[in-house]
Amino acid sequence: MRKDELDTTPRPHILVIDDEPHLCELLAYRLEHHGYRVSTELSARGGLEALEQANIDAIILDLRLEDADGIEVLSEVQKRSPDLPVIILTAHGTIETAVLAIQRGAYGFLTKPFQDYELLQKLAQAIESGRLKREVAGLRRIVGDTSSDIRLLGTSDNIAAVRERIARVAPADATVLLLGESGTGKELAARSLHALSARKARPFVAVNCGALPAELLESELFGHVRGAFTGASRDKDGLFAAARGGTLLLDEIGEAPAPVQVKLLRVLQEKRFSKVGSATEEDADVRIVAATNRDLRAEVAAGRFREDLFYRLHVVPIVMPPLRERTDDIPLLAELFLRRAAARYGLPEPYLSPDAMRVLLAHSWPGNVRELANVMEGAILLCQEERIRPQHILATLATPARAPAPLPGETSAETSEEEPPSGLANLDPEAPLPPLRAARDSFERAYLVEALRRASGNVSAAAKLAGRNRTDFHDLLRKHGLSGADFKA
Ligand SMILES: Nc1ncnc2c1ncn2[C@@H]1O[C@H](COP(=O)(O)OP(=O)(O)OP(=O)(O)O)[C@@H](O)[C@H]1O
Repeated sequence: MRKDELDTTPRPHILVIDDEPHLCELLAYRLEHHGYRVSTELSARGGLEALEQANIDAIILDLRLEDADGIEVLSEVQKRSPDLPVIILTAHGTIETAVLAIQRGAYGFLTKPFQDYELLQKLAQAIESGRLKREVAGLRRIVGDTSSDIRLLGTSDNIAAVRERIARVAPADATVLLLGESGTGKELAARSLHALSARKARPFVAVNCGALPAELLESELFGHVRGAFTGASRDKDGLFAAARGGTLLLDEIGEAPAPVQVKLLRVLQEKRFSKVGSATEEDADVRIVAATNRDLRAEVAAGRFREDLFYRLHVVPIVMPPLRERTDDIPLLAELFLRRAAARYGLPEPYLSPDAMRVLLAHSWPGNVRELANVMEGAILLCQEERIRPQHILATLATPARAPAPLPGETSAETSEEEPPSGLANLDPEAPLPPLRAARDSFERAYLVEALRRASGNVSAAAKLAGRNRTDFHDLLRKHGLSGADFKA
């Protein structure tokens, strides 16, 4: 196992399991160049041992190993670390095995030879997905009752109007199109629709239409019959069958490949579908909910999205308001996420100082409710005292806060009671330490924010300040969901 014991920089740790030494070397070289920490193992046994010893963020696994079947290794990894994302490496002509791996829970696959950008993109997505899975799993454990997970919380008129619309359309079987920026709660809205419908006892299934190439997505959605393509050795049901009687969320519908758009149009028109490679039609007894953060009309105008499919989906559109348009909800949501994060980490629940609340209210929340949840989690880890101050918030904010306004009924004297925000993590030597990885991530993010702020959003200048090349710096920004544009003027 290659180890880099002296390295303490906050880099995601990738484990590569592949029996080709040359490929291992190459992957390690490429990934390290892009800021990852890499361990390589040539055997399944070594890989599983490495998993026990190190804190791994993602695995790149070749399905053909000398000492084991890759699918078995995948199962073993999942038994040990169910939320750890695994990217499968396949050779041409083994797509069936890759599909099987994805059905068994692999995050995605890459066909050799692959381009650097494909690998880097997939890896960044896989790491983020692992993080979210852990977050969701944490929430489930705490909340226990999943019904309270699916409520769209908030008292603002905007969110109340969305809840009312959902309640009104849920009992009907009409197709619903959820529109809104990332993190505004589209998936949560889809779950609410399902829970309030007559289909609630049946499955709710979500699929990301932008994550798979067309053929694989088709097979995922509709299933396939034996012999439908090379390696299809038996019949397989798809997600339309899995969601039978329930609700199917077609997430990121704006990114669905053109051939899949054609097939979906047919299902919406005829309520019937057939498996890939089969002429036999089956009933599509599912309620379709689609979601996108893209401007679908613009996608239609640009010729990237079928107009006829757009109209079929646009039966009941529901627009999820961005958080900056419902700031009334910020205090309630902030408290909720603080409570959940405190419970997840077994920490006492701090309260939000008025100045910290002012910072929350002044922020523009480009990442919406998801960003607020992440910021509250970061703040609680940095805080280590009984109240959350502005610097705990500022250190975890992805984009700079605007100048905070006084809270209603407060005098400006109360503002001066707080220390000036430092913008960087400030660890108290007396308090218990947060987990290293969380502290590193928070610091890295705060550092990037500060660099972008000083460079007024000019990425090249910020990269220079940070002593990194532009590509690496871009990767870091992507990892933290940051954009130079948010820091301009
Ligand atoms: N009104 C709300 N009340 C409570 N939690 C919310 C609310 N809105 C969003 N969330 C939480 O915020 C996070 C992001 O929500 P969700 O995944 O539904 O957003 P999305 O719009 O589907 O995002 P994306 O477009 O990136 O997929 C989730 O953890 C969700 O539970």
